[in-house]
Amino acid sequence: MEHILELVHLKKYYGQTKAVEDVSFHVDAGEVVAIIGPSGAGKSTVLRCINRMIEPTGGSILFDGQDMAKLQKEKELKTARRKIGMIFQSFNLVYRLSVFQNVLHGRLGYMSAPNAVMGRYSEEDKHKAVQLLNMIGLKDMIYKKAGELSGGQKQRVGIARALMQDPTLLLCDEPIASLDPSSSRVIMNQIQEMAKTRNIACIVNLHQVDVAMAYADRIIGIHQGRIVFDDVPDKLTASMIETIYDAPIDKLTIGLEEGVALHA
Ligand SMILES: Nc1ncnc2c1ncn2[C@@H]1O[C@H](COP(=O)(O)OP(=O)(O)OP(=O)(O)O)[C@@H](O)[C@H]1O
Repeated sequence: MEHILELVHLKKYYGQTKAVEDVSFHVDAGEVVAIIGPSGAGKSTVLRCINRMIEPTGGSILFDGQDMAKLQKEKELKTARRKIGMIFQSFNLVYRLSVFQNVLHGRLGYMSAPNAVMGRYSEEDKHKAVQLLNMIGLKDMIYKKAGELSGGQKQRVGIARALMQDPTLLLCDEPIASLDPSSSRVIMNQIQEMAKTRNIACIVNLHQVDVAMAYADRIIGIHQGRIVFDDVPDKLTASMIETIYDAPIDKLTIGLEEGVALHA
């Protein structure tokens, strides 16, 4: 089976700083892959190189039959990015606009420049936005300003906006870092369900090892820009966690809850 995404020897240097060094992995349809690692390990850089929010220094990003790293023209990049949804830690909504308008923004990549500027969405898009808001339980808030929502609700709008793109790949950059444990579970459940029911490949950067173990099909551990672990959650041992985080396990805060179950 062809992978939805395949990174081959991805590199990103900032001057002398080797943020990402020789990262290769793949993600399949319907698979949830969590990337874990300490602060500064390179998780965000890997994720943002995939859709070229950050320009990679080297390597290939094979997605949808082409190498994203090689796309030069803005139009080609825009077309490729349509199928890549993104969910951010800080939600990245337009707070003065309604929930509905924020969700509709997911269609901008499919629209002509004049229609996008004028906000001329098709009836089909509007219908789809309502359906998605219904699905994520926010239909009653459709005309509320996005800035008036709770953190968990904002992130649900972020998910609906990403789904408006009909993505085959979803990049989630620390989607629960600003949320309490209960909202975090709601969001991770939705991401997992979306991957499974819509067959979307999801990459999720996480700080919480217990969340990665609970929700991911596969975990990738990054240390100083290099992959040191890529396997199923059951294979993630306590000693491997110490390697990834370069610290003794009792000194690490690695979960939403106390008493995280780890494999010795
Ligand atoms: N714009 C930049 N200019 C210079 N160095 C950068 C830049 N962005 C990131 N870096 C460096 O690249 C490395 C990887 O950063 P990155 O943000 O990808 O890590 P991370 O694992 O996502 O960290 P966190 O969990 O804190 O978000 C770090 O050493 C960081 O200081």
